[in-house]
Amino acid sequence: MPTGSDASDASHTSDASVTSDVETEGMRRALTLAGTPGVPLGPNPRVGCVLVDRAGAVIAEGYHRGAGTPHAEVDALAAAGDRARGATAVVTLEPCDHTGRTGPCTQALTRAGVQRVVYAMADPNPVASGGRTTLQAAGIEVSGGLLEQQARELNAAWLFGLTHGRPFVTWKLAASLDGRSAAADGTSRWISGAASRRDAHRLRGRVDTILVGTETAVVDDPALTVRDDTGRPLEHQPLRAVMGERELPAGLQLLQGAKPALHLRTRDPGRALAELFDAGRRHVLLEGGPTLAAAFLRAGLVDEIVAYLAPVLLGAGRSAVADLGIGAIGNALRPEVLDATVLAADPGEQPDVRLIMRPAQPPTQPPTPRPEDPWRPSLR
Ligand SMILES: NC(=O)C1=CN([C@@H]2O[C@H](COP(=O)(O)OP(=O)(O)OC[C@H]3O[C@@H](n4cnc5c(N)ncnc54)[C@H](OP(=O)(O)O)[C@@H]3O)[C@@H](O)[C@H]2O)C=CC1
Ligand SMILES: Nc1c(N[C@@H]2O[C@H](COP(=O)(O)O)[C@@H](O)[C@H]2O)[nH]c(=O)[nH]c1=O
Repeated sequence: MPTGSDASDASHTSDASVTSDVETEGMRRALTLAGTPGVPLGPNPRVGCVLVDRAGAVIAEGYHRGAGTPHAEVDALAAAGDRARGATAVVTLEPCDHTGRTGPCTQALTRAGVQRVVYAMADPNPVASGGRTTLQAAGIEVSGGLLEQQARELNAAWLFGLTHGRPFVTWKLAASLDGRSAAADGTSRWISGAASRRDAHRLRGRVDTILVGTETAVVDDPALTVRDDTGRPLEHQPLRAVMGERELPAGLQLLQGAKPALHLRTRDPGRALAELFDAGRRHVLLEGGPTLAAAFLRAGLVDEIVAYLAPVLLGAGRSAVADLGIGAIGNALRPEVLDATVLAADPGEQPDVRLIMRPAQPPTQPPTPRPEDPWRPSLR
């Protein structure tokens, strides 16, 4: 049966038009599996897989749990055992065709007797691509492009890394109404309200690295952990990183615990990102301070800005961003606003405004639609 209208984002690939409602449902489930919370982010894409039998019943499910663990297809095949024979594998990424830490998924699918493979997005990674051709050569029916856009959004940071060879950078800041990030004495906790800070923790939960400058590390002594709404740290934590050349005092919170922060002893944003990329990092949350943020902006290495603007006046203190070398209003940076939300305030507090922005694109490029999920990095 042809797909229903809400699979329309697959319509641009001709072979997706023959997928069934069962497969579309299976793909939705595979996308959910791929996005299972707690899967450590890093150098690998998020992938989910659902095996369905000829009658349309789900046989088994699987998903990838990060570098070094079985791929989603292999995970699902292991759960299915012999029942995989004759099945359709619905998978969010074109099955890989290379021997990495695990064998090629194309071989695993062929060996298991899978008859049909439906995938969402082609694998753009030159090392792993070619799965479609290999599967077809083995006599397996293959269809690609089903719910492709959702799969791309799920792996936006990974895709960005493949194209740009560096992690995606989100700069997050909390600023007062008069554009300040700290009071005159350097104190800054808190400018934004409790609702904004909970929101910021959800943002932290979507990245694989949180980065601050050495001055913030010393002045604030931050924890830089992802905490739930009750303040409890989550099980899986992003890497914490501090950037700057000075020695850090040993007593800092960031240097305690089983996984102390990585100290990037450089002032060069490009070099810091290269080191993080080599370490498998794909999405960096730059949490300031104003000096480090300015360095990244000047280097053109900020891809997204999340600003919490609070109805607070300081009148003095650190500007939200240090000098950008802009001398005249005509040269101002004017990021494009993707989302503006008034965050409902907790009792006794005033609401903040959250702006999600990205640096302006050259006028020749068409605007990218606003992402359904505001925390997914938008592809450029
Ligand atoms: N409201 C908010 O959202 C936030 C507020 N804050 C507040 O900001 C203040 C600290 O901010 P700020 O003083 O700007 O410090 P930063 O945290 O930006 O750290 C600045 C230091 O980083 C190092 N560094 C690394 N790369 C560069 C570079 N390319 N250029 C210059 N320096 C670099 C330098 O130290 P080194 O000598 O080690 O190389 C520099 O002194 C605090 O008061 C803090 O409370 C901080 C974060 C967020
Ligand atoms: N002042 C300020 C923020 N500051 C950022 O949060 C860090 C503290 O993190 P943690 O110790 O984990 O709670 C601090 O070092 C700085 O990077 N964040 C906000 O959402 N709102 C605020 O008003």
